[in-house]
Amino acid sequence: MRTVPSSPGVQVRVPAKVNLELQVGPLRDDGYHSLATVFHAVNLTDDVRVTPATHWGCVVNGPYAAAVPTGTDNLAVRAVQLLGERFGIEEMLQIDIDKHIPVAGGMAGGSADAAAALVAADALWSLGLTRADLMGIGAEIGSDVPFAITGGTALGSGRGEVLAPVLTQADFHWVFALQHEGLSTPKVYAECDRLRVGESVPAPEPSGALMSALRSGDVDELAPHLRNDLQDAAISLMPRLREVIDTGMEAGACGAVVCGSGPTVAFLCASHHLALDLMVTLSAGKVADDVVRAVGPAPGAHVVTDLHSVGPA
Ligand SMILES: C[C@@](CO)(OP(=O)(O)O)[C@H](O)COP(=O)(O)OP(=O)(O)OC[C@H]1O[C@@H](n2ccc(N)nc2=O)[C@H](O)[C@@H]1O
Ligand SMILES: Nc1ncnc2c1ncn2[C@@H]1O[C@H](COP(=O)(O)OP(=O)(O)O)[C@@H](O)[C@H]1O
Repeated sequence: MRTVPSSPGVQVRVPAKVNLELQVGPLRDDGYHSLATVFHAVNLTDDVRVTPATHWGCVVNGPYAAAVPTGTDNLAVRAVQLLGERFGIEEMLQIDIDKHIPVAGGMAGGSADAAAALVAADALWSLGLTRADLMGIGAEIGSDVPFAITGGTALGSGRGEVLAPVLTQADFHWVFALQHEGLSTPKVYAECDRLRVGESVPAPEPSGALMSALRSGDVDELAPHLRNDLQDAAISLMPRLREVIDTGMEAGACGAVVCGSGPTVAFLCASHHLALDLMVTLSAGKVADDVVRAVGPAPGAHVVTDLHSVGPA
């Protein structure tokens, strides 16, 4: 059940993501890795509401609330404070987050909340910014924030913040095997570097075969092209992920890939019914702390109610 309070304000819904492909290139001078990635948004969502207030506040509800900071280290708070500073707005906001995206799970939940907060504050403050403007500000908060604004399926380059849409024909059915314990994104990148030390790392190039599978919408064509260069690093830091992947594949998933920096594992399924069967098998196998189902592609951050504009004529 969604628990965001019904106070005046703007509420935005925002999706989680899985990287269908994550090619990690060399470490750049600025501490980031150059990427070629295919982001895919799924309908596992957080809701973020911003409301005018007399002081800054952040309240997080939902199953993952306990793991989320509520001060200025919350990415949604940082994002709207940055937006306010940029446009000289002094109004303070209450930010209510209904958190359903796993925390530190590789599904970009924090980035999603930052994206949602930017879209909501833009509407509340009637700034009229374009999506490109918001994505530019979002990229200052984190590399994954721009994609949470666009949603759908998109090719990411640079450090992940430069996006181009990718055509997809079908809805894809996913099952996600979640772990209570998270993995830190910088630690997983560092482990990837450690595992590749001494190797020459080529510039990342998106895979034509993956693009063509997405265009065709054929699940069986897509499955063998799921790829994540951070997967070995995530497994190295959390070895039980290997068993999670093996269990899901033996239970009939078409394909499996660790989400971003992990530890969530995404399983691609041939149908809604096979996704339900896989959920049952994974839950019974006790290899994951929780199992959820979702469909992609899903839309990016969008306003779901705008009570700000409702009032006496
Ligand atoms: C791995 C990915 C794949 O989409 O997602 P998550 O698993 O975190 O969701 C992303 O690259 C995470 O993006 P995001 O979580 O926004 O990371 P940022 O805040 O920009 O960066 C956090 C840290 O991750 C490392 N980093 C991030 C992006 C990148 N291209 N190269 C990096 O090396 C750097 O150490 C950086 O200081
Ligand atoms: N709104 C938020 N939701 C989740 N995590 C947040 C948020 N704001 C800040 N964080 C911090 O960001 C870290 C990474 O969170 P998250 O984006 O969920 O993970 P990932 O990068 O693996 O996708 C968390 O451990 C948490 O401390």
